[in-house]
Amino acid sequence: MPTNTATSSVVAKAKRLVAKVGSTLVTNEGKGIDLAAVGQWAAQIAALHSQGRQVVLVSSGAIAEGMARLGWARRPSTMNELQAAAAVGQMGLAQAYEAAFAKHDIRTAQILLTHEDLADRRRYLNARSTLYTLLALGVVPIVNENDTVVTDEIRLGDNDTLGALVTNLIEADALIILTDQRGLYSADPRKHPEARFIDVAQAGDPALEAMAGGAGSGIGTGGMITKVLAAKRAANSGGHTVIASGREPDVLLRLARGEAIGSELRAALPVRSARKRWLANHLRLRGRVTLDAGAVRAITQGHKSLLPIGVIAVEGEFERGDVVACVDQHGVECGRGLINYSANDTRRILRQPSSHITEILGSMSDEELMHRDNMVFVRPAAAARKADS
Ligand SMILES: Nc1ncnc2c1ncn2[C@@H]1O[C@H](COP(=O)(O)OP(=O)(O)O)[C@@H](O)[C@H]1O
Ligand SMILES: N[C@@H](CCC(=O)OP(=O)(O)O)C(=O)O
Repeated sequence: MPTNTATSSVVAKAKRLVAKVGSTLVTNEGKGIDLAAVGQWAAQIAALHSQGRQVVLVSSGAIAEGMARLGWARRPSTMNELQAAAAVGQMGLAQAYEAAFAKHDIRTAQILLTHEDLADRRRYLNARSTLYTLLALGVVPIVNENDTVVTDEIRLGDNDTLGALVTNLIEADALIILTDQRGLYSADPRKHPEARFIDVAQAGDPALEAMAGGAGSGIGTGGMITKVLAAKRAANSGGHTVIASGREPDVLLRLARGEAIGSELRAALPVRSARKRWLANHLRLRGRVTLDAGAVRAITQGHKSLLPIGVIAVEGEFERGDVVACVDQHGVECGRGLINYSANDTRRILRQPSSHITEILGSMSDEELMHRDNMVFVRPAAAARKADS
């Protein structure tokens, strides 16, 4: 069995793991589900289970497998055809994983998620409890995006992002992204064979995004950039990411033994509470409020609640409880949070002291527009600098 001498504790110490396998690997570059590979991942995950670790598998490949089953040589361009292919292919994925894990006496569960499931706090909490329950039962959840119900505007589109969101959701210690390359290189190795291999880096380092700029294999959708961004997102909950080759024999087991394989993108950020992480991870916001310079300073430097008096403009249509961005007068986001008033009511009370809310609206639910406990502050230094200028 291959080994190398370099060691790493990132996966070795992990009790809860998310492993993500891309379309290229799962479907053997689009030829159809690679049953041998699926069998090897199942055997490795079974071994990790026996070590007392919990594993969630995020698997792509529904569209590629659907295309293979339908005899389509070219990826369709319409959303309906992609959704039809995903619906056909997801059956193949479910069958393959169920059969492979059954050989190790392990049950699997299919979890199909959409962005909306993770954006709505109640649905997010439901998804989290279901996953925790499955893990406690010793089941391996197999996650994919619910491609058949999502539209272009709201689909995540790549499962690297989904893998990171699941890592945050269940507070996994590590996210292992298996792909068709050894890991991250300083440039796309398909076009630049001289590119340098990156063995360790800090998740969120902007230099990595420049390295990973190119598109993917043509079968997968994300390429390397979505993997690098996924590592940055996973780091929000303290999750370390390893990007490694899924063709490396026993890759999951060797990582768990402490072998340094692939590119390790380490989390270094201070870990936020689960609620604040959920806010920070929101991909699409319902609207935004523009703050005057004093309000920007109050929220970014003083970490104060946002009061209506500091708001000078409102964009979008939102309801009480929606997640809304706070921007400065240059349009730079300086925070976001759960808003206590609808867009219409916010328009009526902006620039007003909170003591006038009852008179204007007929009643007052809260004196703050956003409470500091329900806010996260984005790029405080940059936002505050601009507010001062
Ligand atoms: N800096 C880079 N390092 C490694 N691979 C890169 C880089 N930039 C782009 N790529 C491309 O990203 C591809 C992997 O992404 P993708 O095809 O979406 O895989 P998956 O289906 O596993 O998600 C690689 O085959 C490679 O061509
Ligand atoms: N949900 C899609 C996955 C999208 C996709 O191609 O992702 P990836 O291969 O991880 O870049 C599917 O199952 O086909």
